[in-house]
Amino acid sequence: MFIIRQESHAMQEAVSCVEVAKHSRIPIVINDRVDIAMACGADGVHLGQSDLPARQARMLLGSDKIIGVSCQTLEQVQKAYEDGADYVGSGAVFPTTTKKINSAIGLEHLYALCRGSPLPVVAIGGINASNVKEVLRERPSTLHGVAVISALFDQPDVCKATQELAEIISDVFNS
Ligand SMILES: Cc1ncc(COP(=O)(O)OP(=O)(O)O)c(N)n1
Ligand SMILES: Cc1nc(C(=O)O)sc1CCOP(=O)(O)O
Repeated sequence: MFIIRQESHAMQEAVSCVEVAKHSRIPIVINDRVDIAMACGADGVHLGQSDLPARQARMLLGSDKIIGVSCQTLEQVQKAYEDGADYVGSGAVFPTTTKKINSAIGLEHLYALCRGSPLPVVAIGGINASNVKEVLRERPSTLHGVAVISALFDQPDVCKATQELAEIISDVFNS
């Protein structure tokens, strides 16, 4: 799944991504903006704690669209579940320079969230090819995957970095 985070030219970017993705089976989710997700026919939306609540997003988007919510506590996870979210994004697991964060939650906190979560959890923040095995070392059944930015887009060859990371992850899930 791709999450489109572009703030400027958001609509233009989103329409192009949705168009390209029609020819693949990769869902396109828009960060924060339910209006843009609806207007461009994206597969869903990812919402932070200060964005539109998932309950309202669900009413607007209907039952078929994907809704993810960023959560750092079990209370937030429970609310996201009750509001009709499909998954939660939890982080930042490790320090990251991609986004300003207060502090990293660390692996033990991530696993505790996963253990208490009725929803699939996607770990985010500071995850890359050298630490992804460590993130997936314990695999509570709700830990469904990782989300990355710099691990791919700060690399000289994005395709190669994507293939390498995907290989490491599928090795872990198939082991
Ligand atoms: C999988 C996943 N998790 C967390 C985020 C961050 O979204 P958000 O909390 O909305 O933070 P900002 O978008 O305001 O930086 C995400 N996009 N995806
Ligand atoms: C977009 C985002 N959200 C986070 C959160 O904690 O909710 S951390 C983060 C940045 C992820 O980038 P990288 O893979 O380069 O660390």
